[in-house]
Amino acid sequence: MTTTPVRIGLLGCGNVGAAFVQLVERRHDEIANRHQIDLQITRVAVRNLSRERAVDLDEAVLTHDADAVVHDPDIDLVVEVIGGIEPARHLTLSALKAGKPVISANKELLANLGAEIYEAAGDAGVDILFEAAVAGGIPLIRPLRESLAGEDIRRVVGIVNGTTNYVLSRMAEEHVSFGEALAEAQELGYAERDPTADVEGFDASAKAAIIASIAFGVQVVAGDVYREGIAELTPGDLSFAARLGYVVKLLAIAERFDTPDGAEVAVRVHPAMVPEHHPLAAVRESFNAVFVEGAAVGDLMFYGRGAGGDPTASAVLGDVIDAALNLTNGRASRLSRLSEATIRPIDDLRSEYYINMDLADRPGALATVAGVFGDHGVSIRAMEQEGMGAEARLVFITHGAVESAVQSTLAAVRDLEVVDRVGSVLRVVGGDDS
Ligand SMILES: NC(=O)C1=CN([C@@H]2O[C@H](COP(=O)(O)OP(=O)(O)OC[C@H]3O[C@@H](n4cnc5c(N)ncnc54)[C@H](OP(=O)(O)O)[C@@H]3O)[C@@H](O)[C@H]2O)C=CC1
Ligand SMILES: N[C@@H](CC=O)C(=O)O
Repeated sequence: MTTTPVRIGLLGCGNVGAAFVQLVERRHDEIANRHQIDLQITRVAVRNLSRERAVDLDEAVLTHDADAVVHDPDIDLVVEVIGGIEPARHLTLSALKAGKPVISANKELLANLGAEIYEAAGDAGVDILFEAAVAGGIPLIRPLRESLAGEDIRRVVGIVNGTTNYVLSRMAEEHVSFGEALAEAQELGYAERDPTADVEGFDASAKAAIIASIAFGVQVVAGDVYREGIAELTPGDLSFAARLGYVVKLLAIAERFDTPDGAEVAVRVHPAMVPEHHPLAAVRESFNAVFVEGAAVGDLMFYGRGAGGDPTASAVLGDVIDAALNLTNGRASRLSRLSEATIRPIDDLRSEYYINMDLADRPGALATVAGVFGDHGVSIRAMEQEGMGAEARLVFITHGAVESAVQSTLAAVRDLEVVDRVGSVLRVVGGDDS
């Protein structure tokens, strides 16, 4: 059997990089047999040469000079699993300009500077592939780019961050504290180097921007995404949601609307109450799931492990094989042209809302609050009172309402003397009216 050697320069050997090295070792012969390529991890760049690693690497392979790896004439293809903007940006651009395909798991880079990176790849006529950047091991980018290239995609809704899904599952199911659950997620290799990116929704926003760009063929950057994280959620919110028949999930939602002036795109990431019978409610721990709604294809669901070394390495390896085959055949897959997007702001979007508040123990308090909702055109679908007297806590679930109307309602309610405190406000997704 004749195989073509493909020499890989690996940038980063942490959770994903080390799992990738192990996976290539395990799958090498089978890949050679099936695809006639001989994958060789020739050089590996890391920050700290003396750090203990999950894989044994020859001293001659390991270096702290990532630029030298990219510019090494003996490297055919570059895998970037360092993360962050710099030095990942200049390393990626240098590799592409040198005519080397780049496989990236770096959603932060692609969601902020994707246009520059895609243009550099197009100019050089080489691949930039990034299946691992969104939803870990789940094949999502390639189906959106290729299988659904002709589809009119209307909406994508999903759980795209494994860390926060893990934390929310552990808090809701095992009553583990937020801090403990996050520490576990870090230990398991799910979290970003700075886990604030997960907890505050930045990681999910980056992924949502990439999804929206590919699904709708428009340029959406991380800053276009409305974002709320899970740090403000309390164990009480989760247990109260459960009592009402909901599960709290951090969702990424990308929607496309046709208007007389052209298409508008809305992309948001926020915690949401999902009815417990909805398939997203059953997505637990580090698993992710993404629903794609297309005009012709109808509904599709993608489900699998969204974080962790092995699943992510699997996505990286798939891209490596694709790029290696393209390289040996003198081809590259091109990203479709991305047009400018008109972003619809969160203020104009409709949702159902869950709102909890503490009322003063006064006659007519409830009627006063309900009157304010009515005055702002926000109608109440369900209302429950928990506790009595000074302990009374009121929970409202609204019918679908526009965000700006709900925010004005809340501002007016907060000013009422009969309201001691407005607590959590969560959007309800997957109900009859959303
Ligand atoms: N973990 C996951 O589940 C997933 C991660 N990703 C993405 O994959 C990428 C990597 O994630 P992960 O493996 O978890 O991160 P880690 O922090 O575990 O690994 C990062 C690696 O990059 C190396 N590195 C950092 N800076 C430099 C530098 N300047 N030059 C050379 N090497 C450098 C580090 O070196 P050293 O080891 O010496 O510190 C480390 O080996 C990120 O973009 C992340 O968002 C995507 C999907 C899932
Ligand atoms: N930190 C990320 C890793 C995968 O992208 C997550 O938790 O989803």
